[in-house]
Amino acid sequence: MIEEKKGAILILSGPSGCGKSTLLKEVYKDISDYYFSISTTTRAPRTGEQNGVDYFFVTKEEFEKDIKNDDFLEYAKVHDNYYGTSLKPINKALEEGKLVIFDIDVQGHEIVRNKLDSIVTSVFITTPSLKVLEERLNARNTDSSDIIEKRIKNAKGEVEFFQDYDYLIINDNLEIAAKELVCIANITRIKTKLYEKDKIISNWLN
Ligand SMILES: Nc1ncnc2c1ncn2[C@@H]1O[C@H](COP(=O)(O)OP(=O)(O)OP(=O)(O)O)[C@@H](O)[C@H]1O
Ligand SMILES: Nc1nc2c(ncn2[C@@H]2O[C@H](COP(=O)(O)O)[C@@H](O)[C@H]2O)c(=O)[nH]1
Repeated sequence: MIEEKKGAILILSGPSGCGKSTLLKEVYKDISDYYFSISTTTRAPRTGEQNGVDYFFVTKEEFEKDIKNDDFLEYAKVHDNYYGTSLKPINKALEEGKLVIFDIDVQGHEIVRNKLDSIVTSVFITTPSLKVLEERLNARNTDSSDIIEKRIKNAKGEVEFFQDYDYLIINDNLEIAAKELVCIANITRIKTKLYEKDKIISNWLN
């Protein structure tokens, strides 16, 4: 178990195309003092994606070297590519008291929840239906039909994991879903007061 930190963790998971990145962009307008965990991946960048902003894009060899060096807090194979979270920046952000936001899959959620001793809140995001998910993936127009097919197939398995999460957001109306996520982010931050419970009790008694 890694030592307890002052910050808190907010994990977002959900099938590809449910709107995690879109929702986060909305939420960032209304929260502060957060740190988004930029993952490392062997997936090829989509048009418009920037190295070091959306992901750190690396080769399979580079990723495997990071695994050997024990650099990852967690990593997983998702839709045939490797994705991983580097531990160092997460520890730094937690020490600084930040709300650390992860966009990771259901395997990563399980690991982070059990490995870090910080306050963790998890949110599963989905669409109102599989049909809507398929429409969004097609409309996004960033992936080939083979890749979309694979992601739809995997979504059917991923959705069953929503019960392992603290909250479920059905991203139908973007504005409503973003408001729900802002509430959850705020509650997660408020929970960090619990780190100080000994200090609070002793101040209260004196
Ligand atoms: N509430 C919404 N209503 C309609 N369209 C939406 C909504 N939320 C997101 N979208 C659209 O759905 C598509 C997928 O969204 P986004 O890329 O944010 O999904 P994602 O969950 O981050 O996907 P991935 O895991 O593949 O990165 C985008 O084209 C986005 O504009
Ligand atoms: N376990 C991890 N999963 C991750 C990480 N970074 C992203 N992801 C998840 O992968 C899929 C696909 O993402 P995409 O950008 O290719 O559409 C999605 O579910 C992400 O949440 C990670 O570091 N670890």
